[in-house]
Amino acid sequence: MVKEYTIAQVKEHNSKKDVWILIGNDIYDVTPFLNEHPGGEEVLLEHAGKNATEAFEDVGHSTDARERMDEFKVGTLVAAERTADIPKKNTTEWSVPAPDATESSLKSWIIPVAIGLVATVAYRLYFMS
Ligand code: HEM
Repeated sequence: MVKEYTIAQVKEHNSKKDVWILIGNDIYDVTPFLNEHPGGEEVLLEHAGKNATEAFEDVGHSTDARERMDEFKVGTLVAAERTADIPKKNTTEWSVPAPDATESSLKSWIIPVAIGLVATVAYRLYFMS
């Protein structure tokens, strides 16, 4: 079972020897990671006992970094304090509007047929009269 803590409990772990941070609804004890963090210990200390979700996402941490986080996870927030609205990974989603199938297929044959008709009429008018 994952342990559950309140935001107030996370706040208590805010000294240099005991650093908990909140990312999303998950709580991490990054004390053993301070020296190792490629982004430096400062940024982690700045967020000791606090919610670091936005800062963490702003950096655009790699999937490798996200996998490493599991090592440090000590628990999650109690259900009552969880946020549903967790910023997603820093990735941009692209979408192309789906073309309207009926419209485009209609256009694709009407134009050539119209050109053909005009050409036929013109040909008849000029050369067959
Ligand atoms: C358990 C939590 C964390 C883990 C496991 C972690 C891991 C890492 C790793 C592996 C990198 C190297 C680059 C990459 O792979 O993306 C990195 C870079 C960095 N991290 Fe973290 N990090 C954590 C929390 C945080 C937090 C809370 C902040 C900010 C408040 C932060 C700020 C940074 C910065 C500024 C860099 C440097 C980015 C660069 O030089 O391009 N990290 N982190």
